[in-house]
Amino acid sequence: MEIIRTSNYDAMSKQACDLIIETVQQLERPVLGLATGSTPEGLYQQLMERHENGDVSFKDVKTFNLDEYVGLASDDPNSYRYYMNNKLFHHIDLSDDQAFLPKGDVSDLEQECQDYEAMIRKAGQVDLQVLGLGLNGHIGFNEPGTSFDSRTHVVDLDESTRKANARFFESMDDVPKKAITMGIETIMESRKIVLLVSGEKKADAVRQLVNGEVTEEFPASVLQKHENVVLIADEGALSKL
Ligand SMILES: N[C@@H]1[C@@H](O)[C@H](O)[C@@H](COP(=O)(O)O)O[C@@H]1O
Repeated sequence: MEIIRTSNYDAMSKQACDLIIETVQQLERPVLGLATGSTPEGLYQQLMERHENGDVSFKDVKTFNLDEYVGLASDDPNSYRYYMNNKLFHHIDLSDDQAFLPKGDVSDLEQECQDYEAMIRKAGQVDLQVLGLGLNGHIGFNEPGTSFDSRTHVVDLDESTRKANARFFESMDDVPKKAITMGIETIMESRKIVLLVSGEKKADAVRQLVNGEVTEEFPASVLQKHENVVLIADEGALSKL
């Protein structure tokens, strides 16, 4: 695992932005895997700015997000579709039919999981996947105990994850209990993975990710087995290595 140490959050976001632009410019039909949460917000801001400056076009890009809450419609301000539209998609030259997220408000969730897998395959797999890191080691919404063989699936969210994400909702009761997420095996099929981590509160998780045992009890540890992972993290996140 390559580790890029940055002085702060903005520098982390800039490094990630440069990597994504490089990928988009190198490939004919780039497929990006994208993440939500607070961590990639700076990256999306930088991508928007670079697009505005004419440095990058997304016209041949396809994107697949990692996950979506079950039960939230795409126009719900807490859905990940809304987040992506608002923070990136609607500010760049990427139309809705180039940008995919699992749909959390369909009646047949199992079918949706299979369809999502099929769409990723049809697009030719993810070239570069952006990941954030949950405090408990989750990637996407793959909570501790998820099989490393998992494909896109419906998950019950950990109480700790619901609490960590409650800041975006009016009350804890409003935080969904389920989500659809790409599985660990799905994520591991990406050709390159860029993991972004910022802040001291993730330092223990980063230590476990880099130096700990590879175990399903800490999902992100599986990344030690991927041949092309770049961890871009700031001083705080790397403070316990
Ligand atoms: N499902 C998302 C993940 O994709 C994200 O990477 C993680 C960390 O979030 P944050 O970046 O806000 O710390 O938790 C969320 O629950």
